[in-house]
Amino acid sequence: MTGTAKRPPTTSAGLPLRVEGLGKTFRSARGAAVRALDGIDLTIGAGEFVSILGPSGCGKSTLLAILAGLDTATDGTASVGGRPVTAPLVDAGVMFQRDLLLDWHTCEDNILMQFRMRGLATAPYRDRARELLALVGMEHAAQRYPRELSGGMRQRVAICRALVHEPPLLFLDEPFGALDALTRENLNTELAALTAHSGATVVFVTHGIDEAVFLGDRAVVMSARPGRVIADVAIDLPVPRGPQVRELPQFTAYTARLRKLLAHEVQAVAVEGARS
Ligand SMILES: Nc1ncnc2c1ncn2[C@@H]1O[C@H](COP(=O)(O)OP(=O)(O)OP(=O)(O)O)[C@@H](O)[C@H]1O
Repeated sequence: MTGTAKRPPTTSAGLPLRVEGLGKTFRSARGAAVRALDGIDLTIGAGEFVSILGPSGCGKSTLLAILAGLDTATDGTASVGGRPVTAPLVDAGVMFQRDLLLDWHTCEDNILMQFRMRGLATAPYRDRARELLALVGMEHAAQRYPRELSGGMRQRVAICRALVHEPPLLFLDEPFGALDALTRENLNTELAALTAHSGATVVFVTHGIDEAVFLGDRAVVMSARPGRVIADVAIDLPVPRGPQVRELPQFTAYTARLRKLLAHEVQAVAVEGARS
């Protein structure tokens, strides 16, 4: 079931990820146990792009947080490059639905924050920041402030910030969830090109079936809470992926298959909600 990475040669090596028997139980404010994840087994190869789909509340963000070392598992293990994840992975790139750009810094300085945070001089990386901005059509925005930009433009800057330090791992949690459909498709194309070039291993949480297929080497589908892996689908579509990929019959076949799997789980959430 597991696919192999079909990306072109890369400039830097991604790191493999492995999750075994992973589970997570939260305590609710009232003290009740909330089982968010259960028995997750997942192996992600170096340089693979894996999309994670699942109904709301099934534990996708929790899984991502554990992989990134921002939260801990209740049971099981997560490892990166063969080493257990025990602390936040400082070299990883992360991106969320909220772009978290700092409004009092220019776009270029927001991107260079990756180096400032690590106590490094920013001057040697200015060219790289500008190159990345140019790659996403934002060279004109280097000296502008995030508050002057649209949501799509801000997310383009956030992509540059996530990639500028050439991270071996990229964790993306619904980064385009708040954008209109066309902007989202354009950003998908740009992200596909950037991540193929960077060689990073990518874990991409999304509710968007189309973008999960468009971007992923694999699409992993999770069950309703507690989240388990119910399908792991290799996406065998040509690379590099451009907009024409969406016109292929195989693209439609993958999205239809995933929609069916998800519809079943979303219904399970609705039934559970009606009972409680
Ligand atoms: N800190 C916490 N304390 C208690 N429960 C939590 C906590 N964080 C998450 N949960 C619960 O764990 C479950 C999984 O949450 P999570 O945010 O990982 O789901 P998700 O699949 O990312 O959801 P969505 O798609 O809506 O963003 C949910 O039921 C959520 O309410």
